[in-house]
Amino acid sequence: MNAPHLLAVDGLGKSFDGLVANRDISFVIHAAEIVGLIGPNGAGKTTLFNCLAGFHTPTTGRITFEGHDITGSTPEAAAALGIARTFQIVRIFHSMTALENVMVGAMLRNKRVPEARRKAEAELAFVGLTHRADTQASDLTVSEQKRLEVARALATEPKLILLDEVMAGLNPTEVREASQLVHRIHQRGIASIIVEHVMEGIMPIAHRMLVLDYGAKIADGTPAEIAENPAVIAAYLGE
Ligand SMILES: Nc1ncnc2c1ncn2[C@@H]1O[C@H](COP(=O)(O)OP(=O)(O)OP(=O)(O)O)[C@@H](O)[C@H]1O
Repeated sequence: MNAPHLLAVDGLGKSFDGLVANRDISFVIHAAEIVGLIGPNGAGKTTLFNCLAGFHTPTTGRITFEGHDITGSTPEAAAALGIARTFQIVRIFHSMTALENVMVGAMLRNKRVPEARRKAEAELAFVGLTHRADTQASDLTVSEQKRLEVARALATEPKLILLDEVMAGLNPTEVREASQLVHRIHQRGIASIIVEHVMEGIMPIAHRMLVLDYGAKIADGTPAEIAENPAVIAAYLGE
C-alpha cells in the first residue's frame, strides 16, 4: 500500500520497574489496513495497545497519528483524534442496556441524546445486535458483549480501532462472523490492529501481520510471509 500512513510508531519501549514489556518497536499503519498483532503469551501485545491508546506512557520512542505526536497522551485525547479500542476482558457498563452502552461512545462526538441514540442504533445494527438494544448488558452472551464493545468503539467514529482478542472463546461460526465484521470495518475505511490468538480468524483477513516476542518486533509481513518466517516459527515452538 502506498497511501500515506495513519499511525507511525518509532522506537517504542515500555518498562515496568525494570521489566521490559515493549522494546524498540517501530511500524506504520495505513488507512483502512487490517493488521494482525500476534506473539506468544507475555510478548507485549496488550502493553503496546495500552501505549497506542493512551493508557500507558511509553518509556522511550514516539507515536504519531495523522502527523500529531500522541506519545503519552490520555485515552480521551487518543479517542478524540480517532483511536478506539476494545479490551481483552470486556469493559462494558453491565447495569446499562446495550443501546445505552453504545450511546456512551457516541457522546464523544455529539452530546445531544437524540443524535447519540441514532448513532448507537446504527452501530448496534452494524454489529447485528439490534434485537438486543434494550437488553441489560450483563444479560448478553460473551460473543454479544464483544460485539457490543466493538459497536461502542465504532460509535466514537475512529480512524483506527484496536481489537483485543475479540475472537477468543467464540465458536467456529462466531469466529467467522467476527472475521466478516472486521472486513466490514475495513470497508468503512477504518484501520484495525487486531491482537488475536485465534489464527484461523485473523490469518485469512489480515493484510499484514506484526509479530512480537519478548517485547520486540520480530516480523512484519503478509500472513503467508510470517507463517514461513523461521524467527516466528521458533518463537511459537519455544512457547
Ligand atoms: N501494568 C503492568 N505492570 C507490570 N508488568 C506488566 C504490566 N502490564 C504488563 N506487564 C508485563 O509485561 C509483559 C507483557 O505483557 P502483555 O500483557 O503486554 O503481553 P501480551 O502479549 O498481551 O500477553 P497475552 O497474550 O498473555 O495477553 C508481561 O511480562 C507482563 O507481566
